[in-house]
Amino acid sequence: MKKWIDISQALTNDIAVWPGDTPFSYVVNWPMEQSGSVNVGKITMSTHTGTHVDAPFHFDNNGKKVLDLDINVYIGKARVIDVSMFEQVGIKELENYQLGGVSRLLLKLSPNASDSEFPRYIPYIEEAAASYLCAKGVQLIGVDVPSVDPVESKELVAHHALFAHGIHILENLVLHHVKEGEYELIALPLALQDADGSPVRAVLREIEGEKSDDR
Ligand SMILES: Nc1ccccc1C(=O)C[C@H](N)C(=O)O
Ligand SMILES: [Zn+2]
Ligand SMILES: [Zn+2]
Repeated sequence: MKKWIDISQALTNDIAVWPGDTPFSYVVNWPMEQSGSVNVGKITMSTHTGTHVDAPFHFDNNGKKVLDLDINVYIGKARVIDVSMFEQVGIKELENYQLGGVSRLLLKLSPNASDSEFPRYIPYIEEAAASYLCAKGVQLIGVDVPSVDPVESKELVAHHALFAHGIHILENLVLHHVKEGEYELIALPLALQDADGSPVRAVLREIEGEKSDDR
């Protein structure tokens, strides 16, 4: 069996955050010299830093919180496709792929995404893609950029449309070392009761013997 590979951004003190959002920081807040026995750290971060899931409460005051999310969505078979040749991903672009029966879809949108620099421009998902993907059976969409909507968007139409169609959102994946194909995915959010989002450790394992390029 193939090995699990990491598709998460490393949470370092210089990781890129959404413009204006809380910088990430990890410090040893209670060092061994003071506690007498152990180092104890303290993390300060936005819930949307690094590889993370969005809960609907992020963009809807009445939306589900992280602890209400179905964990089954974040574990299981996933398809990785390369859509980095497109500036936005809508039905026309998705029609180039065979997505029937795909329940988790990870999109390679940005081949040169960097963990330490917030992108100036990001490709985005079109609103109409939501119903198209829902009809294919997709429950989770993952992207290697900080948002499924354009950075300057206030309406967040793709976020709303995706969740309205039962499609959960995973952002800031690292996929440049991953080729198109069939994988198993684990990307569990923390059990954060009231939260609008949660960091995840996202990992993939290739499923051998499945055709990877069936475009
Ligand atoms: N942190 C922010 C601060 C202000 C405005 C948007 C964001 C976001 O995080 C949006 C992005 N779509 C996200 O879910 O990560
Ligand atoms: Zn987010
Ligand atoms: Zn988002």
